Formats: sequence, structure tokens, C-alpha cells
Amino acid sequence: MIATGKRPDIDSRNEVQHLCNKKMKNESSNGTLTPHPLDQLEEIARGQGLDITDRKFAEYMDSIDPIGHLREDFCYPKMKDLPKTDLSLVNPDEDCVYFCGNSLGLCPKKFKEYMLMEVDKWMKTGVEGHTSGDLPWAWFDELFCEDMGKIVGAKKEEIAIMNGLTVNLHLQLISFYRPTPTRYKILIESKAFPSDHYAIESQIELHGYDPKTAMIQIKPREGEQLIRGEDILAKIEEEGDSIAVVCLSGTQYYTGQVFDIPTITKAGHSKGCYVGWDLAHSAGNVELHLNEWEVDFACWCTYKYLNSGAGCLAGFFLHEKHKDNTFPKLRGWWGHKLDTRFKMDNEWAPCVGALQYRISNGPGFLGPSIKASLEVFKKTSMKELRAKSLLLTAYLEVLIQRKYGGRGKVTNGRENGTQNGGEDWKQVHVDIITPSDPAQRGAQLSLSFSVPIQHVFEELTKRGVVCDERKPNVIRMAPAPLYCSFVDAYRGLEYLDQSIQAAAKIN
Ligand SMILES: Cc1ncc(COP(=O)(O)O)c(C=O)c1O
Ligand SMILES: Nc1ccccc1C(=O)C[C@H](N)C(=O)O
Repeated sequence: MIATGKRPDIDSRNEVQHLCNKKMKNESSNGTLTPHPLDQLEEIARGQGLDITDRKFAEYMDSIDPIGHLREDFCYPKMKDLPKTDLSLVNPDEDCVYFCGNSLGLCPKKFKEYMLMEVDKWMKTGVEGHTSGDLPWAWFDELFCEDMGKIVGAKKEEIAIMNGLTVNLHLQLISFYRPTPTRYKILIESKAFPSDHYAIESQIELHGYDPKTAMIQIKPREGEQLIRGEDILAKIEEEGDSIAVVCLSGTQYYTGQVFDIPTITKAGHSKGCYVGWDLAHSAGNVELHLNEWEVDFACWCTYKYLNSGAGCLAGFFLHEKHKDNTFPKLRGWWGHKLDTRFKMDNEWAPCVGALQYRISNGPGFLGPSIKASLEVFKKTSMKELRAKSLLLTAYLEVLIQRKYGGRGKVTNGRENGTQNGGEDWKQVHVDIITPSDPAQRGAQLSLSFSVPIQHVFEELTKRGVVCDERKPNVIRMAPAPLYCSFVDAYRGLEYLDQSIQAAAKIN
């Protein structure tokens, strides 16, 4: 089933009620119906005799959260340690509100210990460190493939951990984008993350084609913010015979929209296209079954929901059906089988599967954070994480809607941020452009405001709400379920309220 990307066309004043009445259902990947998370929240609140907007409800949700204790595995920043917090406005010793795990995940506590072990090993043993210790530098990356595979629904042999995301995307396109005069196009989303856009544009140019004709950018319909799934399928149907590769993001970075990977992959295959995914905002955020969905290739970074630190090594998935492929690829000695790698006979004998795409020996000092992060993931499962995430994001959504969804001028998003001063600030409206259908979103909510966002964002920052602003017009908030709590969402909303009031005074 592919659902449309359009938010329900309803009066936002009644939106929450409407969603409750509609008893919208959430279809999980195995086809079973589970209650809409908002219904679950309402039911829990009723059962406890609490109002959903009461702080006590957030506290109760935290008390029954089966993975709430995992927050203790992370260094959750304090208000006083953030560089831009105004300590006259907050309690310096309190935790901040960290809603930025979609950009940079928090540091796992074990990281420092594991990193110091590697430093110590180098100091004491020099080159011996390649083959000794917990993370031998010569094959530390291979130690993570199985656990990383579980997070994205892949077999160990289908995974490599290397380079950065964009480098991996280039390596994959070198293999999968082999244009011919009749099949030379790449389908991507319009307003894709700039790095993906540039990578694809440059690959097209490298083959002597013109991105103006070879790069198809699928857009939202006029007046809409989200790309409809049905439009992606229609485009594949219409142009599929000339498309070499369909290459979309699993979760759109700006809107937070999650695309239907299995359906789109199938549609691409039925037209003879290869289908690959940028999972930067999906890995560790939503459930993925890359092997089962027959995705040809995928890549993702590990510094967002996978908490491995800025610019850390990226994930690389190659479906097992391509494990012995002879596609063009860039070779390096680390793609050569380990047993003969050091024979130095210059006879290319590649590793099987994803590992053959490795070029250089890996940076051993990037292993400790990945190890520390994966250990936390091993204490739970993507299913359990996603179950919490659905509730937590719906909770943040309902708080925003109750406070800011029903007042003032309802904008369509495109006009937002153009008004200034006076009356508009008395009736601020916040529009959530992320799909309201939980199956079509992960942890992130992208908020557009009926007033300019710059001062609201600055005021949030002063109050220790760590989120980000993305041009042209959204503030993204992502309560990552591994370490964010319901009380964080509650406090985030209190601070949003204060920030809007403070920004109104400036304007
Ligand atoms: C969708 C997407 N693609 C690509 C990137 C950039 O990847 P990198 O700089 O790690 O290559 C990011 C985030 O930085 C992203 O969100
Ligand atoms: N790696 C970074 C370094 C600096 C600034 C931002 C990033 C991000 O990751 C941004 C993220 N990809 C985004 O969705 O906007």
C-alpha cells in the first residue's frame, strides 16, 4: 500500500479531534493494523484520569517507557554546558531539550573509554594495534556489519562501513549508473539534500549526459509541500523505460516525510531500473528491511540517529543478489580478500559482497564510537524503538496542535514567514508540514510558522532547546526515542511557548 503524502485536508481547529474520531489506523510493515498512536495516548490518558497536556501525563508516559533507561547510556547535555543558553532563563543544572538527533546524535557514554583503549594501544604497541585489542584496526569495521545489518534489515555480507555517505553514494552510482542512449536518467526528489543532488548531477555529467534532461526531479504538486507516493509511481510508470536508477531519500530531510521504500523499489524494478536509497534520516529512525525489499543499494551516515559522532564512517548496503557483480567499480587493496591481500601479487581477488567496495584501510580511531553506539542499539530492537518513537512524536505533535494548530490565520505553508509584526504575533499558527500519518514519518516534525522564524529559533536556543532551522522556512524538532523522554517533549513545548512570546516582543 502506498499512502498519499498529503496531510488530511481538514480544519486545523478540529484536527486532533478529527484524527481521534477518524480512528486512523497505522499499518505496520507486516500488514497488521495497530491503533493510531494518538488513540493510544488518549486511551492511556483516560485510563489514568489525566489530561494529555498535563505534565503529569508526560511523567506517567516516562514511567512506563520500557526503554527510558537507555537515556542513561548517553551524555545528555546540561543547560549550562550549551554555548548559547541564557542561564538567566533556565535552570543551569537541568538537562537541555535535545531535539537534534536527526542532525547529530548524542555521545554514547562508553565512547570515551573505548577511544582511550585505542589510544593506549597505539601508544604502547604501535603497529601491533592493527591485529590486536578489541578493535583491531585492520578489520574493526567488519566487526560491526552484523549489528548494523540488524538496524537496516540486511545480512552481514550486504553491509560495509566506510567513507562518508556521499562518497558511498558515488561508489554505488559508479556501479549502478551505466547509462545507454535509451536508458540514461536518474530519478531523484526535487529539493533533495544538496549533497545527493550534486553527487547525482556530477555522475550524470561524468558520463557525458546533461542533468537538464537526465535528472528527473519529482516535485510536490502545486500548493503542496509533500511528494505524493502515487506521483512517484506514476513518474516511474511514465518514464521508467528511460530511467537507469531511481535514487531517493528514505526520509526527506526537510519535511520528514518517509517514502514507501518497498513499493517504490518494486515499481522501479518492474520497469527495469535499479533502485537505491539514501537512508541518512532513516537508519536508526524507522524500521527497514532492505534485504527483503530487494533494494539494490543504499547508503547512510552514522552520525544522526546512529550516534557515532560528527563525520563518522557511513553505511553501505549492497543486496546479496549483486554480491559477485562485475559492475564497474573503483578498486583499492582493502576490497581484496584478506587471505591474499598481503601476497602483494597484484592479482585482483575481491571480497564477496559489500566489502569489495572498500578502497583504503579503515580509520581505526572511528571504531570506538560505532562500537559504543551499536552496543546501545543491541539493548533494544528497531521494533521497540519505533513503537516508542510513534508515541513520542505523536505526543509532541498533539501538544503543538493543541497550542498552535487552532488559532489565528491558517496558512498553507508557502506564505509562512512573509508577515511581520503586530497582530500576527498575537495569533501565531504553527503548521506541521511533516505528514500526520505516522507511517509516513519518523521522529522528526518540521514546523513552519505564520511569523518569521528567526527570532523564535534564537529564543529557543537561549532556552536550551536544541533543534535546527532549515532554509527557507522550517524549524525541525526530532525527539530521538533512544534518549528523549515525554517530559522533554512537554518541556520543549513550554519553551516554544516562551520563545514565541519573547519573539513577539522583539517584533
Ligand atoms: C540526506 C542526506 N544526504 C547527505 C548528507 C551528507 O552526507 P555526508 O556529508 O556525510 O556525505 C546528509 C547529511 O549531512 C543528508 O541528510
Ligand atoms: N553533518 C553536518 C555537519 C554540519 C552541519 C549539518 C550537518 C548535517 O548532518 C545536516 C543534516 N544532514 C541535515 O539533515 O540537515
